[in-house]
Amino acid sequence: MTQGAIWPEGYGRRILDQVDSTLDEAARIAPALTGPEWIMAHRQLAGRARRGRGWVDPVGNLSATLVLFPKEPLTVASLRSFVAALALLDTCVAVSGRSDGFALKWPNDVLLNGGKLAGILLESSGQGARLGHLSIGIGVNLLTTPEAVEPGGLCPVSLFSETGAQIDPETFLDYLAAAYARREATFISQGFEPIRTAWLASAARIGEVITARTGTTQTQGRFETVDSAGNLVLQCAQGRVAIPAAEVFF
Ligand SMILES: O=C(O)CCCC[C@@H]1SC[C@@H]2NC(=O)N[C@@H]21
Repeated sequence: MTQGAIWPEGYGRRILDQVDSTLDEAARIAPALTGPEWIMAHRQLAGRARRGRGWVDPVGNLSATLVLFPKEPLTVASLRSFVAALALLDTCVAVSGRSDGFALKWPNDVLLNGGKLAGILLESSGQGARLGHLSIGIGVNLLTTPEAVEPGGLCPVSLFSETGAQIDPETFLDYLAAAYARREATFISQGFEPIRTAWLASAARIGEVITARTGTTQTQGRFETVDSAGNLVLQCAQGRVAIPAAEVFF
């Protein structure tokens, strides 16, 4: 760690001992909030991951949710999953003091030495394009590597196991909140393009053949890019395919 983190102005901070899920807590308190709020819990009893899976987060790992009230429609606001992934990457580099080994996996996992270090889950309220709140749920294996491995998925790793860096969740959150606020300011002032460019610079397996699975459909192709809408773009036998949502397998 090279320098301390200053909590960003305008963002609230709540630290809970225990909760069902910080995403559930976010949904409960959002109607009473007047601005962005970070919620962190030392223990989640019912943490969840993408595609209906559970998220196991032993004490010492980070479980946090950022609640935002974006003005944009959901399709644009959701691009903040890339903003959050970049902020996570910035934070991991800052607290571990090393930049090698980290990579971003579409849509928004952070990898370290080829294993899964962190995941992001977006949830929102509102009707149609009108967004109420947007929750960005973030789980990072700081200390402990959970045993659960998704079928065909990457092995989980922890920051401690891979780098020896020991950082408590509250301190990590301070760095993450500062990093997020910096990336959010870029997103607000310049749009998605600089975020997309920065994300691609750290993308895992770009140019390689990967598989995207959506329900029963499976698409294999060369990972060409992420487009301006955040879609995964694969060059397949049948041509260029833009995929809005899927689980990616290497
Ligand atoms: O990799 C994934 O599928 C996303 C995992 C997201 C886990 C975090 S932990 C904090 C927040 N609360 C939850 O219940 N889930 C997210």
